[in-house]
Amino acid sequence: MRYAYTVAQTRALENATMATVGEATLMQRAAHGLAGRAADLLARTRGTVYGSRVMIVVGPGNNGGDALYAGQRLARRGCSVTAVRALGRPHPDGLAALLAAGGRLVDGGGLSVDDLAGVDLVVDGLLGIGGRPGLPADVLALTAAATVRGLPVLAVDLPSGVVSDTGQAPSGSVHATRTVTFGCYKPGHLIEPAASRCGRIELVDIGLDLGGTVPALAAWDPDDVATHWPFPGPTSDKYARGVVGLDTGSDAYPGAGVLSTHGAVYGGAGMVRFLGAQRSAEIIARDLPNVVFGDGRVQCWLVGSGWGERADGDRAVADRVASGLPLVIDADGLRHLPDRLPGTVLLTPHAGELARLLQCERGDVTADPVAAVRSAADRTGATVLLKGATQLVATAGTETVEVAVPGPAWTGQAGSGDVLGGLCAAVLAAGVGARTAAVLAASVQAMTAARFVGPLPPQELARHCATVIGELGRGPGGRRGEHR
Ligand SMILES: NC(=O)C1=CN([C@@H]2O[C@H](COP(=O)(O)OP(=O)(O)OC[C@H]3O[C@@H](n4cnc5c(N)ncnc54)[C@H](O)[C@@H]3O)[C@@H](O)[C@H]2O)[C@@H](O)CC1
Ligand SMILES: Nc1ncnc2c1ncn2[C@@H]1O[C@H](COP(=O)(O)OP(=O)(O)O)[C@@H](O)[C@H]1O
Ligand SMILES: [K+]
Repeated sequence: MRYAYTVAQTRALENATMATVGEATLMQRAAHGLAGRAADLLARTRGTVYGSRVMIVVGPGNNGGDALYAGQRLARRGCSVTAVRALGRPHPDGLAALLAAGGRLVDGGGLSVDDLAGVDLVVDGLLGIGGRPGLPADVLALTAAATVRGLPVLAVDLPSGVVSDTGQAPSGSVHATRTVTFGCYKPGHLIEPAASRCGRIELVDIGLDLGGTVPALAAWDPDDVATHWPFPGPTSDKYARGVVGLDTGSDAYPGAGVLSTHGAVYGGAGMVRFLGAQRSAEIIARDLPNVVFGDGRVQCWLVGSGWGERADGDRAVADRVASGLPLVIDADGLRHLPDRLPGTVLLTPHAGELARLLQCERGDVTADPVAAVRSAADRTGATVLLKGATQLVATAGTETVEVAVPGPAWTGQAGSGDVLGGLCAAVLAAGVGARTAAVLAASVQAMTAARFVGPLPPQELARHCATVIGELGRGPGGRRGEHR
């Protein structure tokens, strides 16, 4: 699990540490870690650190200060270090240290891309957590040219231009090969589109005490998924694995009923009971003979996928809420929400559906998805899974938002959401709480798309989910996860 902290939290944590060790010490720790990672990168790409040419692009704040002090260390190790003044006045003490170690300073204004010739590494020390969107055009041209030439670009703390708290990456943000961050991860490291601008991220310990601060985000990795997945134990029967009841699909959209059923079956439900559209039922009866039809025991409901317009939608949702069972409300079911829901109910909107729920524009959701998903959870009382390139889960009254394991964009296709609804229901039916179930299901779908890369239709990816879950169960985390 990786935890991320907002700019305000990071500054408070840094201030608390600086109160005991002093500001200069913190920056020296950051610079030490940064220089070490830069040297590793040079050793790997060039074979040697000594004699390397390093260009450091610096801005006016402490981010540039980190970069300049790291430059001082690299210069002492025999690198030829040039600092480019790209924005404002560089950190005075950091610059003095670099110059004293034999580095030089040039003005960014007069530079052209030809000045990148012979450079082995570009260090982006323009802006860190104090950055605002909008880099000058000449700075953008220089860093973009470095990326185009295939030069390694090492971002200090964050690729400049990205928004630390929201994960936005305005066009022209730096595209780093690697990012070295200090003390803690920031949301921008974990949320798309900024996350993809970071390259590999390395965390340098600068002695922050994270203990008393509730993180803004908790990002899961595959081992966490293996640890929490509800694998059946030796004596599990179908009811221990759980019965999923589905009211999904419509005569207009029968496929959604079929796909959500695939999600529940291949997500590991002990029994799947389909009570949705007749046209869906006919296909399911042919393709999935293990599915049952007609009333009977249910341990978790999934409603809404592929409903389209449904005159009795309010009643259909209200009845399932009244059952008190775990419940997933997807897609068109989200048009029929009561004012208040319990946290055991899981809503699975994409950005457009969440915008409708919050009565705002889709752009408002994508501009700050963490705030949007939190707000939806607080307003409805339910647990909310926001789908998209980054899948976020929020529960009312809980500050930390969970981030599912990411996967490739191949998942972004019609029908994937229906499968995901079924996966969520399968995990809920096994007795896992809504928040954890949502992260597990979203992660497994993404991990499956990563393991079977390509334009596979959602029903095929659903089948492969079973393979990925099986593989998770064989790993060390999986054995720990055996639950009954
Ligand atoms: N505070 C600390 O104790 C530590 C800070 N560290 C480093 O310091 C960074 C934060 O330092 P700062 O708070 O100085 O912030 P930054 O270094 O990110 O830069 C802030 C400065 O840039 C200007 N600026 C922001 N966006 C701009 C834009 N688009 N165009 C032009 N100018 C812009 C601001 O007006 C301000 O002067 C971290 O990201 C990290 O790299 C590390 O040294 C660790 C310790
Ligand atoms: N860029 C992306 N990268 C990875 N996964 C994505 C991306 N875009 C969408 N997804 C995932 O694809 C699925 C699409 O769901 P949804 O939009 O509800 O589709 P539908 O309703 O047509 O089934 C969700 O699981 C979502 O998280
Ligand atoms: K930076």
